[in-house]
Parts: sequence; structure tokens; C-alpha cells
Amino acid sequence: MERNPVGKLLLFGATGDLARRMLLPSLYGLHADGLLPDGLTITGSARGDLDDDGFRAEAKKALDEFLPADRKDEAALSGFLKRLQFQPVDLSDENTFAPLAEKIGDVSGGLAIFLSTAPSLFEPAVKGLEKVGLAGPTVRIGLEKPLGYDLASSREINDTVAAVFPEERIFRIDHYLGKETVQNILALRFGNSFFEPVWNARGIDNVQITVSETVGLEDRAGYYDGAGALRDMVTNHMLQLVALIAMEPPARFTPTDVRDEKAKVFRSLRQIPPEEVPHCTVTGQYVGGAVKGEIVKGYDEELGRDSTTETFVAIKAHVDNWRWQGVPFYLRTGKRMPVRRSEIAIQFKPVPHSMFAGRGGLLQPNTLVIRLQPEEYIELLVMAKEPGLDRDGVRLREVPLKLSLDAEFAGTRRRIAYERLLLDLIEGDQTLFVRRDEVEAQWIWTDAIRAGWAANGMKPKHYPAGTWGPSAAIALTERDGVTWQDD
Ligand SMILES: NC(=O)C1=CN([C@@H]2O[C@H](COP(=O)(O)OP(=O)(O)OC[C@H]3O[C@@H](n4cnc5c(N)ncnc54)[C@H](OP(=O)(O)O)[C@@H]3O)[C@@H](O)[C@H]2O)C=CC1
Ligand SMILES: O=C1O[C@H](COP(=O)(O)O)[C@@H](O)[C@H](O)[C@H]1O
Repeated sequence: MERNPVGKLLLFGATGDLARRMLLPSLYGLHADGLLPDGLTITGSARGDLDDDGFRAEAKKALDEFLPADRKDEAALSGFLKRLQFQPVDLSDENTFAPLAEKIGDVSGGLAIFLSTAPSLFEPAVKGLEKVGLAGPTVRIGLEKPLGYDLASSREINDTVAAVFPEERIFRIDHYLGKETVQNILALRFGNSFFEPVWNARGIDNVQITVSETVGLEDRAGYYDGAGALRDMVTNHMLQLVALIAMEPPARFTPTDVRDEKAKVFRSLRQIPPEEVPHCTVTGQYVGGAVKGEIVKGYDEELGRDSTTETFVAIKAHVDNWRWQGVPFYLRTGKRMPVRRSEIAIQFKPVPHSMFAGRGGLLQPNTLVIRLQPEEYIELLVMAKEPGLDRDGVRLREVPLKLSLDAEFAGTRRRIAYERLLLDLIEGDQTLFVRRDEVEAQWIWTDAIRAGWAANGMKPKHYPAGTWGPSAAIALTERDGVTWQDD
């Protein structure tokens, strides 16, 4: 598709945690690799009373702290800092926008805006931008999550932004879509011919998606306690992974074709009726324990009060369409788990008949493991004959056919997900951004689960930090004769 780079970038929330840890290092990475348009200026803004030099100093501090040592290059750094300027802005004050517009100047060469602020500020932001002429046809806007906390609030945010920006100029971020390995799912499925014939209910028994984290609340109690694991991770990142695994092949790699196919998956998600919710979902909250050998506090202790927010959720989901009829998608995500891992395991159906029965032990069904992080690999578990001269049959064992993306692409720098997304925002490619109908279909599905929790008075079960969640999460799959893929 045709790319259409802008000449200016405006970053709201430029002094915040996300900007310091991810956005500024990503922009620096793009600059250092010569990927930013020549002359692109980056205007940071926040309420803090900084001038251009003050912001450059803050940005330098952030880069010193968060850039890996091998990425620091003094010449590139100094060139990058020259792109930066700063305008103090209080988004809740409508008088803030006129001086901002003056600082930004002419936007006929295109302006990309990134709103890295709380969603409660989206409304005053877009209204203020419109008033001072910073929302016209040459301007596009990127929105950070959370895009609401349920369908109604998400619609409100979407309506607010849509009143000023048309959908083709709105870039909703789901940073998982910026991850190399997540995009690799598309390459694996649609760049190879051998998976597609078995990529359906005839070939696949079940799909498991795990996103486990070792961290706890970090410094985000205010946000996280109001969100919980379902809203924080499932509504967005995990459902995007479901969509990439379950979608039909798009005709072309374009924003419309890819997002149309993902949206169809979201619309096909089987809504779990309230009476089924206790059987199809498990929620948990960590209590004190040990993670990777370190003793950590429980959630309530970290928070400083009692809470019923879930820090773990496991769900048995179904995609009700022809391709996936009867195939469970098991999802689980949690904080304070034993390891940090994002992984998709596709378990294929067993062979229809084993000629080795009684003469070589049990056959394991093939499993395809797509490890997204921290390692990046694709592994197919296949049965192989153990070497030997057994007279009473053959000895079979499951062995991995492993493609390590880390090793195969060792010479290629691993990029921060935001590098991809910021570049696409600057150049106007929406393929890896989430369309409104996707977001709303995601909320419809997760709202039904929350309604089921409320209707059944479900409270999270405690699990010790450093474990794989409440035992009910094991039972969720074992009832179906399926074991979570934990090595
Ligand atoms: N941090 C993370 O890892 C992630 C964050 N997000 C989301 O990204 C957004 C930003 O997060 P994060 O950086 O962590 O938040 P922070 O609280 O660290 O930063 C918020 C930023 O917004 C500015 N700000 C706050 N109020 C106003 C205002 N009234 N007018 C103008 N600027 C304002 C702050 O500066 P000042 O106070 O000086 O005005 C600061 O620069 C949030 O919506 C968050 O949920 C999403 C995914 C991950
Ligand atoms: O969006 C979020 O994602 C992070 C996990 O992201 P990852 O790239 O480290 O896998 C999660 O910790 C956070 O709670 C959530 O808001």
C-alpha cells in the first residue's frame, strides 16, 4: 500500500512512563536507522513547565536509562534530540490549544498525534485540537489503551474521537500487534502451504494461548485494580492472538483485508451465557509466595487494601464458524506466575489409527508451539523412532522440530513493538492498528463474561505467587482431557 509520511509528530504524555520506557527509545531507534522522514519534528507535551532544552534533557535521561548500551550512538543521539521540542499543555484547559497550534505551525505536510495519556483526556484533547485546526485531513491520531472498560465506555470514547477524526485517520494501538513474533503468525500461516489443509476442526484438537507474567502490580495500582486481568490482557492482546490464529486468509496484506478477517473472528466468538460462565472461566488473585526465588507480597498487600480484582483468568472459548466448530480455545493470563511467557500451542488431532498399538508405546498428538516471548521460536513436536534394535516393535518418542527465530535472525536487531507501530502511524499504514468494529466486538464478548461473574457471585480464587494460577484452571482443561502445554 502507498505510504504517506507526515512531517510532524505530536506526542501527548511525553514525560510519562510509557513515553520514557517505550516511545522515546522507539523513536530514537527509528531515527538511528534512518527510518524517520527527514526533517520530522517531534513535539512533546505534558503539563510540566519544560522548555525545548528541558525536554531534550528529560528525553536524554530516559534514553540513557532505557536504551540498551549497544544502541547508544552519540551522533545519532544528538541528531535525534535536535528533532525534539516541547509545549506545556494541560489538556483539561481549553486555552492550552492556541499556543500549542502556534508551536506546531503549518500542518499541510502532515501531522501524526499520539495520545499517551489517560482516556479521560481524549475528549478535551480531540475537541481542543479541532478548535485550533489540528484535526484536519492531514492529521492522524494514535490512541493508547485502555479504550474503555466495557462496551458502553468504549463506544463513548470511539464516538468522541469519531466526532473529530474519521476512522481512516484513527490508529488504535494494541502493542502486541507490533511484536515481530505476533506478525510472524501471519507469515507462518499464510506464507507456507503445509499448515492450511490441517488448520481447522478436522486437523486441530485444541488451541492454548498463555500469556504469563512474573511482575505484580508494578506502579499501576490505580489503573490495574479497576481493570483486572480480563480487561487488561484478554479483551485486547489475547483476543488479537485468537484472531490471528483463527482468521481466514485475507486476500491481500492490506488494512481492510486483514482487519475484515479479524473482525469476522471476533463476531464469531461464542458468547458465554451466564449459567455457563462458572464452567468456562476461572479467576484468581495472587497471595504471597516466591517468584523465581524471590519472596513477594500478595496482591492485597501490594495494593494496601482488600480487593476482588482478578490477577489471573483462564477461559474456554469457542469460535463458532465452519472452520473451528467444536475446537476449544483455552486462554490464560496472569500476574506473578512462575515464568514470563507468551505462547500459543496448537494441538493437532491424534492419528486416526495407530499401527504401533501394543508394539511401540503411546503416540502423542502433534503440537505446534509458537513461543512469542521471551524466546522467539516455532516448534513442532513430532513422533520419531528411537534408535535401537527392539525385536518386539519400535520405540517412539516425541521430539521437537525447532525453528529458533532468535538464532535464524541473529544478525537482525529485535525491535520494540512501538517502533513498528510508531513508524506505521507516521507513514499512515493502519494494518497493525485495531479498527472500531474489532474493539467493540471484543468488548461484547468480555462484557458477557463479566456479567456471568456478577450473576454467579464469582470471586477470584487465591493462588500463591509463583504458581500457574488456581487449581481450577488445570481442571478447566483436564475435564476435556487436555493438559496445558507447560514444559
Ligand atoms: N506505562 C505503560 O506501560 C502503559 C501505559 N498505557 C497507557 O498509556 C497512557 C499513558 O500511560 P503512562 O505513561 O504510564 O502514564 P503516566 O501517568 O506515567 O504519564 C501520563 C502523562 O500524561 C501527562 N498528563 C497527565 N495529565 C495531563 C493533562 N491534564 N494534560 C496534559 N498532559 C497530562 C503526564 O505529564 P504531567 O503530569 O506533567 O502533565 C505524563 O506525561 C495511559 O492511558 C496508560 O493506561 C498502556 C499500556 C502500557
Ligand atoms: O498492555 C499490557 O501489557 C503488559 C504486557 O506486555 P508485554 O509486552 O510485556 O507482554 C502487561 O504487563 C500490562 O499489564 C498490560 O496493561
